[in-house]
Amino acid sequence: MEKILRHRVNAWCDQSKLQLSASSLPLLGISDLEEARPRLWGQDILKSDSPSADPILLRGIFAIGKRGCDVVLTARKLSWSPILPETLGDALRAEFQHKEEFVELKDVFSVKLKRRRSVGQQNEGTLLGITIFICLRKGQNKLKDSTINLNNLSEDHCNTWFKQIKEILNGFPNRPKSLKIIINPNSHKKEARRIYSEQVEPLFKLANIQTDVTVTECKGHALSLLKECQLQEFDGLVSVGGDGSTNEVVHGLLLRAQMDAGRDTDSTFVPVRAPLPLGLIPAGSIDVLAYSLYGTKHPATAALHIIMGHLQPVDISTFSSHNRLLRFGFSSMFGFGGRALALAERLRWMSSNQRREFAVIKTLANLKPEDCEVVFLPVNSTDDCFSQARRYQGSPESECQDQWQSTKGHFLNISIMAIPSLCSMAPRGLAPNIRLNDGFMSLVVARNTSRSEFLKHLKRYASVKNQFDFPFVETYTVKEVKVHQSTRSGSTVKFEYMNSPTEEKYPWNVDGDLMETASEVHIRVHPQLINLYGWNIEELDESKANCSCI
Ligand SMILES: Nc1ncnc2c1ncn2[C@@H]1O[C@H](COP(=O)(O)OP(=O)(O)OP(=O)(O)O)[C@@H](O)[C@H]1O
Repeated sequence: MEKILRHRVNAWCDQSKLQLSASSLPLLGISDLEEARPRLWGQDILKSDSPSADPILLRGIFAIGKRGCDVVLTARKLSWSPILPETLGDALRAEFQHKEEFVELKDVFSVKLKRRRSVGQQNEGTLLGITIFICLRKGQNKLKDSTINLNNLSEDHCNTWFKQIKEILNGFPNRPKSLKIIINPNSHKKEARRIYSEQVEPLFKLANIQTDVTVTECKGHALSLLKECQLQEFDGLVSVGGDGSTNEVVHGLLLRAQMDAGRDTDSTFVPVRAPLPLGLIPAGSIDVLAYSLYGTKHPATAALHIIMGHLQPVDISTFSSHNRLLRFGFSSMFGFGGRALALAERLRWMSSNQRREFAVIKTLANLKPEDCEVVFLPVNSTDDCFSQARRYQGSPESECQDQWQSTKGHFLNISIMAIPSLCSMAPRGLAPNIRLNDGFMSLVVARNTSRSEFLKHLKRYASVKNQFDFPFVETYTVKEVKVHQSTRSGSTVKFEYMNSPTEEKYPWNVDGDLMETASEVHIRVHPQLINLYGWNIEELDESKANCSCI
C-alpha cells in the first residue's frame, strides 16, 4: 500500500513540476524528501487539478517571509500558499487552506538571484534564493517598485526558477532592453542629472536595461544629436528635463523620421510616425507633457512605465509658416502665453520660479491684445466616425469635405492643444475635453477684455469652475488652424525682448519652448504620430469623462 502511495505521489510531483530539493525540507520542518511528498500531495493536489488553472511550468518550495510556501509558476502568474503542518487543527487548516497569494507576471519587471557576501569574500557569495521585482499601483496614478523574496538555498532549484521566470519576462513585447537617454542638466532647478541618477537609473539597472546617456551642452544639442545618431540600436528614447527639453527631443525624433522617409516637409505633407517610443522623466517646473501622460510628476512612476513597456499613442501637431515646417509640438499659446515665455527666456539669470512669476506678472501688467484672424477647420458630427476609422486603419488624415470657419479681432490669448495639457495648476487640463489620441485639437481664444476679467479666467484653470464660462472666451474642437497676425503698415508690432526694432517676429509658446515666427502660422493635428511610454489616465479617471467644460 505504502509503495503504491509513494509511486502515485512521485508521479504527481513530476507531472505538476513540483521541485523538491533537500534544501526545501527544513522549510517544512521535515528531514526526508520522501516524507515531504505525501504532505504536499495531501493538501495541494486538488488545487492543481482545478480545470481553470493555467498549465503549471514549475512548482516548488520556498520560504516567503517566515513561512514555508508551496510556490507555483504558470506563464501568467506566480502564486504561493503556506504549507501547513499536519499537527494543525482542522479548523485552522480550513482557514489557511485557501490563503493563496499571487502576483501576475505582467506586473513583474525583473528577477535576480539573491546572494549574501561577507566583507572580503571573493566569490559571488552564498545563495539565499531569488528576488522578484514587481511594479505596484500606489494611489490613483503613481507606480512604485516592490520585491518578493523566495528563499531557498539550493543553487539548482533557484537557477531553474530564475531562468524560467526570466524567459517569461523576455517574452513581453514593448519592454525596452536598450534606451537612449537625453538629459538637460539646466532644466528648472538643475536637478535633472540627480533625478536621473537617484530615481531612474537604479530602476533601469534592476530591469537590465542598457542605457546610452547624453547630457546636453546647449540648446539645440538634442536636435543635432537626433539628426545623426544610430537610432536603430535602441528600443526607445528618454528625455529627462522639462517641457522645453522634451519638445526639442520630440521635434528631433519626428524630424529625423521625415528625413529618413524622404518627406518634403511643406505645409501639407503627411508625416510618418516616430520610429521609437519616447519616455518622459519630469525634471522641469510644470511638466505638462509628463502630467498629461502619467497624471503625476513622479520620476519613478515615469521610469516604471518605460520599464513595463506601457505604450500610449499620442496625437501631435505640426507648426508651419510660409509652406515650411517650423516645429512638431503638443500644445501652443500665442499672445499672453507667448509673450510671458519670451520675457521669461530673457530672464534666464533668475531662478526658475522667480523668472516665471515675474514674467507672468509683467506680461499681465502690460497686457495687450493681438490683432489676428484665426481660420480653423472645426470637427463636424461625422468626425467621430472618421477619427475612429483612422485610428483603426492607421490612416493619418481625414478625407471628408470640410468647411473652414474664421473669427477675427483683438485677442489676448490663443491656445491650440492636441493633448489635454494637465498640470498641477490646471488639474483638469487646459483642454479638458481633448484626449491624448482622439485626433482633434482644442482651440481656445480669449478676446480683448479688462485685465481683471482675464485674470479671473486664468484663475479658473486651478478651480473646479468652468474656465471657459466667460463672454470673451470661445472654444472650438478643430483639426486645423491658421493664425494670421495683422501687420498694419506704419504700426509694426514690436516686442520688448527683440534685439532689432525692425524685426517682425511673434513669440509662440510651443510646449514651454519659445518659437519666434513670422505673421502666419498653420497648425495641423496628426493622430497618433508618436508612441509615448505611459498610459491614458483619462480612461482611468471617471470624473474626467463626466466633465462638461466645453
Ligand atoms: N544644456 C543645455 N543648456 C541650456 N539649454 C538647454 C540645454 N539643453 C537643452 N536646453 C534647452 O533648454 C530649454 C528649456 O528646457 P526645459 O523646459 O527642460 O527647462 P526649463 O524651462 O527650466 O523647465 P520648465 O519649462 O519646466 O520650467 C529647452 O528649450 C531646451 O532646448
